[in-house]
Amino acid sequence: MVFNQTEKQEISYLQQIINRLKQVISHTDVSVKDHVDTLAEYKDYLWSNKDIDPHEIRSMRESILNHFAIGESVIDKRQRLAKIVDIPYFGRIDFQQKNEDRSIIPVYIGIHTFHDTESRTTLIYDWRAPISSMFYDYELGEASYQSPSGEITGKISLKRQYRIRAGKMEFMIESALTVHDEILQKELSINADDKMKNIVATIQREQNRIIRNEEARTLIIQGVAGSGKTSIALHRIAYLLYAFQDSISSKDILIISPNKVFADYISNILPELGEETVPETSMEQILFEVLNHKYKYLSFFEQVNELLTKPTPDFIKRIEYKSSFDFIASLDRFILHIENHYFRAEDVKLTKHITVPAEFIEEQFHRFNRYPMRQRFEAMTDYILDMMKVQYTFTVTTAERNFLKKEIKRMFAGNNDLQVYKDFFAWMDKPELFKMRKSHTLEYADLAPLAYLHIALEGSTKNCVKHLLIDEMQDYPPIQYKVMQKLFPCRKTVLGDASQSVNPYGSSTADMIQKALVTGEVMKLCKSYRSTCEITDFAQKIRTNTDLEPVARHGEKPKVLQYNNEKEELSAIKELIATYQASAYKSLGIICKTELQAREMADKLQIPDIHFLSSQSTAFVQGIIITSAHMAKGLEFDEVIIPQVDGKNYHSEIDRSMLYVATTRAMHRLTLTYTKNKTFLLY
Ligand SMILES: Nc1ncnc2c1ncn2[C@@H]1O[C@H](COP(=O)(O)OP(=O)(O)OP(=O)(O)O)[C@@H](O)[C@H]1O
Repeated sequence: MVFNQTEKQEISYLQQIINRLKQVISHTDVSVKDHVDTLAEYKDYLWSNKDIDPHEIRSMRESILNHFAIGESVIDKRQRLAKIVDIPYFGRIDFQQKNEDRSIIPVYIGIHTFHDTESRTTLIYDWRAPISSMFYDYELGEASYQSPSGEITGKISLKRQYRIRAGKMEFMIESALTVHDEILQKELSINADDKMKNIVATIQREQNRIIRNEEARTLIIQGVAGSGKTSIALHRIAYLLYAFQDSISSKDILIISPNKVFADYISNILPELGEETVPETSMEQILFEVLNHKYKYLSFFEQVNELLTKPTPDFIKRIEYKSSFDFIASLDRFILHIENHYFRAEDVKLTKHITVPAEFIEEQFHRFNRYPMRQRFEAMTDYILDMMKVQYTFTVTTAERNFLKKEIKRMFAGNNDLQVYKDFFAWMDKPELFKMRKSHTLEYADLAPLAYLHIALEGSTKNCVKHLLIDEMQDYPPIQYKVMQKLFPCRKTVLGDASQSVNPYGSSTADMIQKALVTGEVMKLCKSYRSTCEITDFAQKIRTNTDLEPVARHGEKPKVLQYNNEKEELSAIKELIATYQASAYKSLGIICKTELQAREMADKLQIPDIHFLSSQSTAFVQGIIITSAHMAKGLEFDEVIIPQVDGKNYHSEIDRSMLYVATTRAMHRLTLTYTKNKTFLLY
């Protein structure tokens, strides 16, 4: 007999579970109140009995801490339960273990485990529990999963998916009956939110493999546009927090994201999955910190903007060179050169009678080569003085010690990062490849090599990051990965799409990243979920990606509309906006090539409720957004309008990248407009 066979039974079971959940929640309320009351009693007792003996105070202190900890864990449990009352579960498999006399267990799967202590049964399994993996990996029939005690094999005799909202079952689907995944189709046709959605109910097999990969120390995910890379990476973090809860917590994770808007857009996934948000930063911020916030520099946005608006061959050459592996090899050779030639020892007259000979000092510089160069001075001073003490039996004053250390430091010609970096180009006989911009501003491409040199000379401070997540991996050149590897020798998940680079002269493919990090397992995601087939086909014509396989979902064909002049184009865009406003869509992205064009367009449109997103913005908002292709990367909209796709505006390979990024942001509807002649990129 099948447990809860009919839909009617399932509906009444759902109600039963919700009632039980509510009951437990109200018990935990009482329990929390008890703990609060007890803590208050302790406090009163301590206040009114000031002269209690220290033993009693100590034991009370322990009891208070104990009560506090239990109270906190009860609150934590309560929060988790409150979260799942609306959607207790989304799937079920009935599993019977092989070679065991056990009966079939119905495994209901939700965001969190719900273990009923009274009946001692697990009513809901966390989607991350080992047994739940079968829900994603298998259809009916033979199945297996990895339990802590080894592989468990058996048979799945039933598989169901539910759509439950606000505690009500909207529908349920018997997996064996569906030809293709109806629930996935329904999820994909839903309108875009101002925050990324969690996808626990519809994670696909190829995605599940990535989420649950525990072996790879560095996992590099190359995924086509809209393949769920970012979603999967965040679900992977939630999974790792669950699977390794004794050794890793959210504060041990660091996300490197391209900008604040993107960070805001993805910020709700982990809380939705019941985990705390994890620290987030940007590549620029990290490099800037390594360099002690010392330099002014052109930001990555400014670099991309300059490449889009006034690229010069020299600028491109500088970026390309600093993104090559040859450059890294040369830097490494130069670091060796510093080691061998930058320390020029001299005799130091320590006292009237004692001189430390140059050769002896030089010898010590190389003796301590396990330390970064600038960190050797202290150890060298101590060692030299110890040796001298043995030989001459004298005591040194602090002043003499400091003097010796200062002299040793002075003998090293590599105390200034920037000077050393400039020396490198002279040493390479390529001085033209370094250019300081107006008012002592460095180019963005110089930031990482300078940080690399700094770390080689000075070392880096320890951090407690246990898992590093790098999104939009294609935009970071190899030298940046070299720096990250030095700073974060921990596990990593690195993800991106080589086809979506906005940094074409300095981008990295998965293979290059693997080479730079000297490790890494590459996994691919080829199915694209975001856009309709029509939009995906259109984008494929701009940049073909043979790996890409669209999910079968259909919609309107993208439109490319021609106008006689700018004024007509502008009023057409206004009409398109009005059509959007009258539709059920929730988000519209108007994506221009550059930030300046987006700003001008926003001014010209003069439409209230339109939000202009600049590289300085910090939050994503729902509704109508106008922004640059660079800023739009990683985001998605129900509808996208791309204005000014004329031949003058879009004409180069970097423009192609921008156009590709912009088109792949659209989920359901896409329109492009231009005046006079269309860009050749659209043929
Ligand atoms: N298994 C899935 N179930 C439901 N929706 C999914 C699934 N996988 C991906 N999606 C949806 O596809 C869209 C794209 O996901 P996401 O932004 O994570 O992809 P991406 O590969 O990082 O995209 P891009 O590189 O183009 O910015 C999102 O709306 C996401 O919810």
